[in-house]
Amino acid sequence: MSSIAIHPAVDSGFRATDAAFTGGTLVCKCTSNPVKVRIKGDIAHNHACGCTKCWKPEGAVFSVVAVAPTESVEVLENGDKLAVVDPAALIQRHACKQCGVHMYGPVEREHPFQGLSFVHPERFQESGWAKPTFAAFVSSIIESGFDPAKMDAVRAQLKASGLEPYDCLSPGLMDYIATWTAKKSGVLAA
Ligand SMILES: N[C@@H](CCC(=O)N[C@@H](CSCO)C(=O)NCC(=O)O)C(=O)O
Ligand SMILES: [Zn+2]
Ligand SMILES: [Zn+2]
Repeated sequence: MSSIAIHPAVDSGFRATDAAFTGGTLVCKCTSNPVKVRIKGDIAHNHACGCTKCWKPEGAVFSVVAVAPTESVEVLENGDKLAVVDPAALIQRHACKQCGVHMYGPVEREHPFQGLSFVHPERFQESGWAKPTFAAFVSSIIESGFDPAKMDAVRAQLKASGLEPYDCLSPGLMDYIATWTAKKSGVLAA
């Protein structure tokens, strides 16, 4: 029995991953004139994120967030309701001004994630998207007011749900970022 509301998609057990999933349409929470964003293709690096910046559903301590190539992202309907949450941030999170859901967040500046957009797959109207495989920025939930004394319990629950907890990104992604940085500085051959 889960005692901490990690995220509905995690706490209720993952929906089966469909290897044939080829994208779908993200829909915000508005009951009228919802924002619709098409993702043409599968998502990658799906993870739970504890940072303060990612959109979380009501009551959840973590977000569930993945990436897709920005060239695969197309705003279909009601794009006039979108606004960038923090123009200074690396991830340009485009949120619905009415319901608050972050619909897509492209990384446009020079960075290892340039060309990728962060999306919340739970907003797909379709099922079958790849399940989250790790938990990132776990310690950051404290910055949103989570009780620091319960961090052992959070990490234990994440592990029990199959999500290895990390306080930054996964080792694979951190290595990827560091490799990009080393090649850019010339320390490693490009
Ligand atoms: N402690 C901070 C961390 C915020 C943070 O660095 N978030 C990460 C992960 S977001 C999805 O994985 C990040 O890359 N942010 C870049 C950005 O937000 O533009 C906090 O909790 O606020
Ligand atoms: Zn909305
Ligand atoms: Zn985040």
